[in-house]
Amino acid sequence: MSSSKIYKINVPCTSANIGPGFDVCGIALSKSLSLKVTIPQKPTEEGVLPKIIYTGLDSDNVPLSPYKNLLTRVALYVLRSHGIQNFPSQVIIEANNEIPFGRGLGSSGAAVIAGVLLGNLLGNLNLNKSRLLDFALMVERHPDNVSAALMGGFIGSYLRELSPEDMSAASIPLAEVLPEYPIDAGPNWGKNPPLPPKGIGHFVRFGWAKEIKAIAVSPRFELATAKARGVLPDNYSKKDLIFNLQRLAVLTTALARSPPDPELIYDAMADKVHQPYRMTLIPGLPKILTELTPTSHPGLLGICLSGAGPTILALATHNFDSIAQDIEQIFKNEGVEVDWSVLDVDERGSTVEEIIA
Ligand SMILES: Nc1ncnc2c1ncn2[C@@H]1O[C@H](COP(=O)(O)OP(=O)(O)O)[C@@H](O)[C@H]1O
Ligand SMILES: N[C@@H](CCOP(=O)(O)O)C(=O)O
Repeated sequence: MSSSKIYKINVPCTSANIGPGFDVCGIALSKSLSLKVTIPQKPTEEGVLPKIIYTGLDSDNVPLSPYKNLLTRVALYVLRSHGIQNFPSQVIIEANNEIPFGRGLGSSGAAVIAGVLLGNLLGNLNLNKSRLLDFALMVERHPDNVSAALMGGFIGSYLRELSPEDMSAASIPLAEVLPEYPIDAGPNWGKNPPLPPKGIGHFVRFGWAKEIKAIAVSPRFELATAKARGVLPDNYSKKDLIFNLQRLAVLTTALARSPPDPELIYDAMADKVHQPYRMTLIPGLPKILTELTPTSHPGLLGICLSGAGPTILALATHNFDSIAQDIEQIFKNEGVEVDWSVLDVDERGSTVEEIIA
């Protein structure tokens, strides 16, 4: 093969919600999905689909056909909505994954962002971050994980109220954004999806006190985000809404203050919008949310479900191991094995770099 350009795409994992910020807040953390993408400058053969190679966590469970794999289907959505029918020929995508699937650490959000960045790269589209987010939101549809994965740091985000035309462009079913391509789909298969409306998602980066680290305790079972969203009610009481809004307003500033105030943060991380309804899906969650406090565990600032779960996120300034081990013990008493790690906030967000050989 003639000369190739090689790129590295790196996307961090994310913990969404942070207690009261359901579908609003997310933090990018120091585990990532990375792709090495080799693009031949003059392919020796036309129409050869990308070769996908996976290493790392959960790599045995990933489809390697570019028409079935989430990363490449998202990339193809970005390409096709720009009128580019298919992938360039003979591309090689080597993915290395550190983000466990279905544990509430934003693996699908990271895959979607990686896919959007891949489409942008393969199509030479030069989309800016706001436009990249529009494409990601057409797939993921809640902004907390994807905004934080793209931008890095501690992020708050909302979806704009769309005009009727934008609403109809944004309301196309996911099955049309990411169709089930037949394995032998040729370049002219199906109808190209429309471009998403502009500026669907808006975000702001909050401050983050440098001494705060995130302990992620992940049970060894998967909980699909779709299932954990399915148990949530459609309506909430005024009391519960006010409970969350009051805490969210305080939390976003309290986590930026150095030194952080555990008494203020602990209660500000309580939630009445998603965690109470997800208790039945995660054995041990009620105990974990009540038994570990800044008094019982000095260094602990607050504790919540990470994303849709089942991972528990504990924010702390010290005593990381003993906090993690006590959460592990509560899970063990419920017959659940876990893996845990102490993570830093990833301030860089997603990156795309050319690797010069
Ligand atoms: N790197 C990846 N490559 C391909 N598919 C992925 C990747 N990461 C996640 N997925 C898909 O997303 C699913 C998990 O999504 P989800 O239920 O939203 O959980 P999470 O909380 O990890 O985001 C996986 O089962 C897999 O189908
Ligand atoms: N706000 C969403 C976040 C889902 O995050 P994930 O990491 O579990 O995919 C929700 O709570 O449903």
